[in-house]
Amino acid sequence: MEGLASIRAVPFFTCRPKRSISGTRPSSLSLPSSTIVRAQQVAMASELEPIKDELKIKVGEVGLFHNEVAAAQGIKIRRRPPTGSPKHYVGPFEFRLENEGNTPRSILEEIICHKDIEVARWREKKPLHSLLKDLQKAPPVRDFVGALRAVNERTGLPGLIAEVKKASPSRGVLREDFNPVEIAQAYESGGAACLSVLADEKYFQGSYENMEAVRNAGVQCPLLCKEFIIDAWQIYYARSKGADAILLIAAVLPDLDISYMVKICKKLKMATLVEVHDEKEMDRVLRIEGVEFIGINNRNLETFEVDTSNTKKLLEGKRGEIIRERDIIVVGESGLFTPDDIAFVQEAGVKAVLVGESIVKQSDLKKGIAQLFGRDISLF
Ligand SMILES: O=P(O)(O)OC[C@@H](O)[C@@H](O)c1c[nH]c2ccccc12
Repeated sequence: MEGLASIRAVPFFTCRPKRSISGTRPSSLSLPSSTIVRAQQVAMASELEPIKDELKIKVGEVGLFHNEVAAAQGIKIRRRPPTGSPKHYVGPFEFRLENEGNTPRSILEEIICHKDIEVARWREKKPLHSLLKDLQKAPPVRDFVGALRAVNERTGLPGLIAEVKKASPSRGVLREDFNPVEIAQAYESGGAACLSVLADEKYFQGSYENMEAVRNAGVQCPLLCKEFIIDAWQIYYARSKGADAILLIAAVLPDLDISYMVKICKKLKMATLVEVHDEKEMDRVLRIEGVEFIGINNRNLETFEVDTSNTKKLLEGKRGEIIRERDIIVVGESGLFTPDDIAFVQEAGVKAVLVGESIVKQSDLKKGIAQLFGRDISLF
């Protein structure tokens, strides 16, 4: 886990590259004015040093505060593990308790901590104002949820969101000869209603560029940017690369973040798939205004355990009623391999399914889709 090592070695608030203000000290009285200005900058820079340090600490505190807000909502994933636990003193000895401090407690937490550092670097490279300019050049948004609804109504089957996924932390490499555009085209001709393209590089070997390439190749299916979104910057970036929908993971994001990001997506006319894994997350998400599209992940992202009956469990009783009343489209996600699995989640109430492994592993992708549904869905 090399990501972990880099997180430990570099506390998050020192990760941002320091901007150095260069200059020469004045050596004589007849100095050109530019040199004087530079000298003043040097003096100011050294005066500002303590303020900069203080700011960095403040940024750190905000990160820790985020953890507290999240914890109050039952979110276990910390975005920035504390950089060190308080020392315990017993007699003359001092020690730290095991697994306190900055050790991620699960793979999901490790991914999120790494993402936090990654996003801070991206934001430095491309500040929001310059990213917003790129949006004007982005291709038009397509109706992701509408495409799923249309297929579901036309065929009576759940609409397929086929995932362009090279690897995952739980399964390793799923497909060696990985050409995202060819895979996307095959999925489209195999009857997929929409596509999901992994954008995370470190853990899933995906990229935003893969998604952009799929979009530029003329694939008509609307695209979900499959990324661990923790900052609005990523939403704008996804849109600039041609995404029509994004994923928000309730296990990672506090309610206020979800509600804020859903609003941003509405403004951008994008769909927001809000992913839940247990009853508590489902109840939280159902209380957030504007949520119209929910994914139930059968995989626990902390332990990797997969259980398709999770979809059924979360759609039973009152929760199912609310979902039907509000006409929320639910997606059954992960671990779907056979026509029986599809029938099972459909029976539970989903109108769409998100499938990666079982189809991306097949040498003939079109056949893979037909096998998953037990029939050729491209003929509908
Ligand atoms: O490959 P599978 O088991 O068919 O799963 C696809 C998709 O559900 C899974 O990739 C996924 C669902 N939610 C996520 C969040 C992050 C990364 C990946 C995921």
